[in-house]
Amino acid sequence: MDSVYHFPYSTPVVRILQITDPHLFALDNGQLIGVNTSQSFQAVLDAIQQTAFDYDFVLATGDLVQDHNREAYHRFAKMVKPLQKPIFWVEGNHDIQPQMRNALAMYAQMQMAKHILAGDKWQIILLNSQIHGLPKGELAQDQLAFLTAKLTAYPNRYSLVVLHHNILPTQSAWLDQHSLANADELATVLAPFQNVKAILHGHIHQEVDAQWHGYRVLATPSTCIQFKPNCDTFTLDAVPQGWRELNLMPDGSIETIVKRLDCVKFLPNFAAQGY
Ligand SMILES: Nc1ncnc2c1ncn2[C@@H]1O[C@@H]2COP(=O)(O)O[C@H]2[C@H]1O
Ligand SMILES: [Fe+2]
Repeated sequence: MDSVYHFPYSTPVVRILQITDPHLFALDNGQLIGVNTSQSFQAVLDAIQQTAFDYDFVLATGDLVQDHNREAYHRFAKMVKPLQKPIFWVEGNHDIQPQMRNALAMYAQMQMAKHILAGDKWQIILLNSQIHGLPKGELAQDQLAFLTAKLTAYPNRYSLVVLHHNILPTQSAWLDQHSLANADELATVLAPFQNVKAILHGHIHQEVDAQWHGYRVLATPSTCIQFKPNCDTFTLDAVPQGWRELNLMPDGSIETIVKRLDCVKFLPNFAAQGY
């Protein structure tokens, strides 16, 4: 299992930037339903750099690429370089190993650790919810064991759990079939612990801030196409691409906001039935 990343300073507030589901292609002109995902991702990165938010590190919550091509991971790593902060990542259903790990490992900025000790008060646990070849997710026994081990080892730290797949339904039947299949098992694993504050994910290409078994569940817009909530058949949304800022506070609370591009420059082909 990958090693722990221990931030070498004591910070009262842990500041995190989340980017998710960029769905990049190896080729410059790669498009997902009419959106050039490289261009929309670049617009998001440019907008992030124009904000005043000074984050400590970045969480990239999966589906970094769309075309299963290792060159697309190189594209990702090169594009995020100007952020100049450590980038942690989890696998999405579209990601592919070992190409992902091997490509990202070539960049010092890209972190392989799946456990972050941040400041004195928080830990962040990153889980792989991918089932090879399927859109839906599952936390395998080794991932649940890893989660249990970290929660047990650091009972005095507040915990943020990070994965790609959604726990709660989006009320869109087409998308909800691709949720985390063993959310009940996750709830059972978390139940004995008092220190879990939130679960952060991507995958559903929409913003969520909800409660599940007493945990805050946060989801974040994609940097490319957006899915419209509460639609039983595949439906795209016209809202702009976005990202999330999080402040993990010393009292265990989380202050967070989703930000979006201030333009609707990257509109998908609304006639598409899926991908
Ligand atoms: N029309 C559709 N019906 C059901 N699933 C779809 C459809 N189009 C795409 N998908 C899958 O749904 C997934 C949702 O987000 P992903 O980007 O992970 O990848 C998507 C596809 O694997
Ligand atoms: Fe996904």
